[in-house]
Amino acid sequence: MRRITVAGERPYDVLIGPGVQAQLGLVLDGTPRAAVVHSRSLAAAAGAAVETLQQSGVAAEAVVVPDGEAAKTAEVAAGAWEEFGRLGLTRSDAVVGVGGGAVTDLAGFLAATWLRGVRVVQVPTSLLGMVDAAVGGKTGINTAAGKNLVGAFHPPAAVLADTDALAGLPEAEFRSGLAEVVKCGFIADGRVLELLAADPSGRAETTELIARAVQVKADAVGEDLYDTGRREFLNYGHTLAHAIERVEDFGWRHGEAVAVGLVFAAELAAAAGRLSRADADRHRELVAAMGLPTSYRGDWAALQAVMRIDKKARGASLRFVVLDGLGNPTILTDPDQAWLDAAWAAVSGGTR
Ligand SMILES: NC(=O)c1ccc[n+]([C@@H]2O[C@H](COP(=O)([O-])OP(=O)(O)OC[C@H]3O[C@@H](n4cnc5c(N)ncnc54)[C@H](O)[C@@H]3O)[C@@H](O)[C@H]2O)c1
Ligand SMILES: O=C(O)C(=O)C[C@@H](O)[C@H](O)[C@H](O)COP(=O)(O)O
Ligand SMILES: [Zn+2]
Repeated sequence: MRRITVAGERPYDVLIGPGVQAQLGLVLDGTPRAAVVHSRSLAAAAGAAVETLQQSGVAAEAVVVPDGEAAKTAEVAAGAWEEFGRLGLTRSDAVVGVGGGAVTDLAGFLAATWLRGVRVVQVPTSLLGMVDAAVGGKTGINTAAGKNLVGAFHPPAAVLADTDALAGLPEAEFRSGLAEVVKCGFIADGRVLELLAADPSGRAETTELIARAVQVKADAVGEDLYDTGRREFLNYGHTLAHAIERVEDFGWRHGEAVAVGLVFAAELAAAAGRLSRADADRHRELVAAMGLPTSYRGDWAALQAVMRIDKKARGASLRFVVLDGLGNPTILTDPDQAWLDAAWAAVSGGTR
């Protein structure tokens, strides 16, 4: 088992390895009641969580929500708050999120808002949830205007990344999670790039890759929970990615949109003279080798309009995370339109 501690006002552990979900009883020992939020597709894992908690004396009950992005809506949140009221969830109690990143984002948001904040323990079951979504305390839901536009910073009390769960995860979802892993390689950890170049499937060294990605995230959020500095670099590739997700009505996998966004950001940095052609090409080649999309055809004007309500935007300024060389992220404010158009041309040429 690997343990990574995330620093902050209330430090917490991320446990990674087979069987770590069984630690749930220990983590919530002495908690009177817990609401286990999950979708139907994760009923077995959630049922095991409920059972473990009950064996530890926690009155645990399941709260079922829709699967995937359909969970991240104001209507679903309102329904879950009703359930919490029915269960009599108080401030001594806790929420447990069992599922992919969409369900852990929702569960975290519910915990942040119920009674103005109760504890949440995240049990991510997708690779993307393990390496990214369940860690760091960004919680939220989508709105008609865009991705994750309503939410709160609410760090979990613990994260149990049980790698046994990955056995049932569809291959496309696993690949989607790898997009956030390679992102960590580009912004901070060259060893991740080496491991993925050697085995683009990510299957040979999965636990090592998870631990390295979680460490990159822990280093950033431990220093900057509220996304005012270093944490923004975790948004590498996300400005275009979130716009794609929005214009596609959240029908694209997050990691697939991030994959295109990474190639776009590299092309933008190359156009701005910050990243070498070889390093930009390395983005495209590695992402493609991993079986992730490197191109997207869509309405450029519509995408640019949506990018303007990205959370990194300030007033009229568009801000992008770009690399000043591999492993050296920085913010590029209001890039020349010609650079944006060049990056768009570079990603809109092929097929998905
Ligand atoms: N809060 C953050 O910091 C953060 C970071 C990255 C991504 N996110 C968010 O996470 C979401 C994406 O997460 P995701 O990629 O996990 O997608 P997801 O939550 O939509 O899950 C994808 C699919 O995989 C299924 N699934 C999950 N675990 C499974 C398992 N073990 N076996 C079988 N099926 C399983 C789910 O039921 C779902 O159908 C997006 O909403 C994104 O915005 C948040
Ligand atoms: O944790 C962060 O900070 C990130 O930017 C990680 C991203 O991978 C993640 O998709 C996050 O939810 C995006 O945050 P947002 O603030 O741009 O919605
Ligand atoms: Zn992301």
